[in-house]
Amino acid sequence: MIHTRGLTRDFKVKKETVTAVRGIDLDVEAGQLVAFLGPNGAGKSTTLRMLTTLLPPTSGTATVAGHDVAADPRAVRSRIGYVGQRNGAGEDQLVRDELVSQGRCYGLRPKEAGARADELLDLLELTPLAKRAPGTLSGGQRRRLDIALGLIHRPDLLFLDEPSTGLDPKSRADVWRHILRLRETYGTTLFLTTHYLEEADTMAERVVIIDNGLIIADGTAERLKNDLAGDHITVTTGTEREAAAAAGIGGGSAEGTTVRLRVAQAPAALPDYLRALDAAGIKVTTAETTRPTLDDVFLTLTGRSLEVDLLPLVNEGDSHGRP
Ligand SMILES: Nc1ncnc2c1ncn2[C@@H]1O[C@H](COP(=O)(O)OP(=O)(O)OP(=O)(O)O)[C@@H](O)[C@H]1O
Repeated sequence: MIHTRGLTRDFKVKKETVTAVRGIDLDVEAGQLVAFLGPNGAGKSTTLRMLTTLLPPTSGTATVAGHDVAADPRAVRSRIGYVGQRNGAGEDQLVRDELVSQGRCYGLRPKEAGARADELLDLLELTPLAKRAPGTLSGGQRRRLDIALGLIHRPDLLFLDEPSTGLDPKSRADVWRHILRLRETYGTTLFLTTHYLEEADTMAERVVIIDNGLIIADGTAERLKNDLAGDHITVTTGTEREAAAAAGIGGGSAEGTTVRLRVAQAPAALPDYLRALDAAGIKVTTAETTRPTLDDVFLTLTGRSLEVDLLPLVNEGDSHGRP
């Protein structure tokens, strides 16, 4: 559904060239749900803009929904939907009319556009709100309307730019429920960016991490966490000397009286480790196991935390100060 080879985009800033995306090779098969993650300025929006034909690549190729983005952008646009960060609906029309107008823009006949609008209102549980003005909807309801607008022409592939940013936890969960439902109903391929690592972890079947214009990790969240971060055992000991000795036994590191070690399966490895510490006469005061997060994966790969970098820039525009 998405195939890129050496996809690159440069920007000229005064006399300098900023390479926002540096030769990305990416293959997304039909029906996949891919979360595209990266810190601010990593190249997510630039990639998305190239894949959705809003920005021509400087070099490389991208085939999206069977068409080349540079040679046949119109054909790409007819096969994809795009739900941006800003609201897609205007204020002049009621919810259902907004959907019908959007359908007409895509060339649907009036009857067809009406039927499709009703189908989407039903799927996204917006039917009771059909006669409301978009401005009167809650944040979560509005986001669902945006998703409906992106689906009006039955796209094979839907791009969603931070679909849950700015919503309260309940509305976020609700938007996700609908995203998963539309995938189940239509088999739509979904490619989305999110600032919430936990969402990417639990909802997406594939996580692609971009940093500094390059893809640095690509796989299921489970595989990335196992391969690149691993489980951890953390124990605290009575004294710093004991901690240093405990770190030596487990091959970990000690900081003060805290010892941390990376293991393959922490819950299974912990009893053996505790027995070894006991045999060495080391008194353990606390012990816990932790599963890695996607942030740990990013930390392992780059030495930086993604979570700190990924603070949503709500109401502040994006990294280029765009409103
Ligand atoms: N129009 C532009 N002119 C100059 N530089 C740009 C332009 N658009 C993007 N860049 C630069 O390209 C790099 C990647 O930006 P991009 O917006 O793709 O990152 P991002 O991962 O989407 O970040 P964010 O999470 O903050 O939206 C950044 O260094 C950015 O400053």
